[in-house]
Amino acid sequence: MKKIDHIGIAVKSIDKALNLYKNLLELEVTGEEVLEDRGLRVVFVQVGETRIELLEPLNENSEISGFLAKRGEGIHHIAYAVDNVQEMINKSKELGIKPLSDEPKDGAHNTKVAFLHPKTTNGVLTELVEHR
Ligand SMILES: C[C@H](C(=O)O)C(=O)SCCNC(=O)CCNC(=O)[C@H](O)C(C)(C)COP(=O)(O)OP(=O)(O)OC[C@H]1O[C@@H](n2cnc3c(N)ncnc32)[C@H](O)[C@@H]1OP(=O)(O)O
Ligand SMILES: [Co+2]
Repeated sequence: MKKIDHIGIAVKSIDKALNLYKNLLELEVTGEEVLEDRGLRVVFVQVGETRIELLEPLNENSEISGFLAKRGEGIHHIAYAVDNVQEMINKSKELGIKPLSDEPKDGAHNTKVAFLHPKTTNGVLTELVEHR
C-alpha cells in the first residue's frame, strides 16, 4: 500500500473547522473518535483515497496542546500507509531517522501507528500507519 493515509491538522474546534470541509467542500465526514490517552478528539474527512484528520485537544495536556500554543492551528503531520509499522520503526533506526517509540502504539480507527521525530524528517512530523 503506497499512499498518504491522512494529513493531520491541529484545530481548536473541529465543529468550527467543519464549516470548510463539510459546508463548503461537501466532503464525507466520518464519526468522531475520542482518544483519551492522547487527550484528543479526532474526526476524519475523506478526500478521494486519502483523508484529512482533524485533531482537537480535550485538555491542556493533550498531544497537540504544545503545538497549538507555539505554532497555532495548522498542518501537524503527514501519515503514510505502511504494511508493517514495526519493520518500519526498525528500518528508520538503521537509516538514522528517529522513531518516537520502539514499538507501534494504538491510533484512531483500529490502527497501529508510530511517529518519526520532525528534527530527523526535514521538519515534518511523520506518522506511519498500519490498518489492522
Ligand atoms: C493517533 C492519531 C492517528 O493518526 O491515528 C494521531 O495522529 S495523534 C497526533 C498527535 N500525536 C503526536 O503527534 C504524537 C507524537 N508527537 C510527539 O511526541 C511530539 O509532538 C513531538 C516529539 C513531535 C514534539 O514534542 P516536544 O515536546 O518535543 O515539542 P517541542 O515543542 O519541544 O518541539 C520540539 C521541536 O519540534 C518541533 N515540532 C513540534 N511539533 C512539530 C510538528 N507537529 N511538526 C513539525 N515540527 C514540530 C518544534 O517546533 C520544536 O522545534 P524547535 O526546537 O526548532 O523549536
Ligand atoms: Co494522525
